[in-house]
Amino acid sequence: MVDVDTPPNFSRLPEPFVGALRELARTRRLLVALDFDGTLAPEVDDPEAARALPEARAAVLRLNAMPNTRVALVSGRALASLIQVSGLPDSVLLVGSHGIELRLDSPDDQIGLNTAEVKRVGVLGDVLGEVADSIDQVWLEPKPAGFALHTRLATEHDSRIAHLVALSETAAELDDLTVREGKNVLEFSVRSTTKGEALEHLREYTKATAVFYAGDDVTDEDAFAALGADDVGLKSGDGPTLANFRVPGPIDVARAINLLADLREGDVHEQ
Ligand SMILES: O=P(O)(O)OC[C@H]1O[C@H](O[C@H]2O[C@H](CO)[C@@H](O)[C@H](O)[C@H]2O)[C@H](O)[C@@H](O)[C@@H]1O
Repeated sequence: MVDVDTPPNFSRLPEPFVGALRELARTRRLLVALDFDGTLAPEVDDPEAARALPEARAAVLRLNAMPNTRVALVSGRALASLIQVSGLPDSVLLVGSHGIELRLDSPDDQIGLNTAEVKRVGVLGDVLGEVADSIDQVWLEPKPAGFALHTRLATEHDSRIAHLVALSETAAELDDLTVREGKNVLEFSVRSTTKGEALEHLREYTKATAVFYAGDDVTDEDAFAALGADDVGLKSGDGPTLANFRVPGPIDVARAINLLADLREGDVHEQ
């Protein structure tokens, strides 16, 4: 049995956080919901090259194998991209495109845009394509209901210009777009959902009695806002947050979810 009082290599996690995890691990049905980029996976220049840290992946697999425990990834990525970079078993629940696409326990991942939406995605692609083509190191990532305009490798000046031009040109052509700002990325979608709504859906779907959520970006704040008194939110990295705990980055998130797995394993063994 795992010694839950002195787990190895977790000395850097603050005691109040460890206490909250200890309490959470005892819940009857646990949902562990995790953002991908910047949380499980360190940021890299090429989004398709991003991978969860091996320690994070191991913890996800451990938690996913436990009784009364579900793991979900909740990402801004298109579902197809999330499936590819995460490489996790089908039993891990997946939310893509900030809640627009879902892969639950049955093949349920077709978002089925209507004709008007398909047309809007086409117009959006034309407008943003021109912006990306006209500014150095700015590129467009297609998603089923929109696009991400990436500026990670552009200069600060070019990045600012890209954001301003993209916002004004898209607003001139299309009403009611959903626009989200992330890390070196501006996302445009013809459908509007948030990670908070996705988390509520997952909570209901899994009948979770408590939730752990970890995320690093502005869009994860909607998920933190959806947490209740029995849940635990963990912010990865800098920036304002509604999460009740914070760690510096993905390696510490991996430590945290390994500890959660240790604690829950101990609890399961004690039952
Ligand atoms: O919700 P997430 O899982 O955090 O996804 C958010 C966006 O992640 C990807 O872009 C970000 O990560 C890339 C790889 O580290 C990085 O190159 C880029 O600068 C970041 O913005 C992804 O490409 C986007 O589609 C996601 O929305």
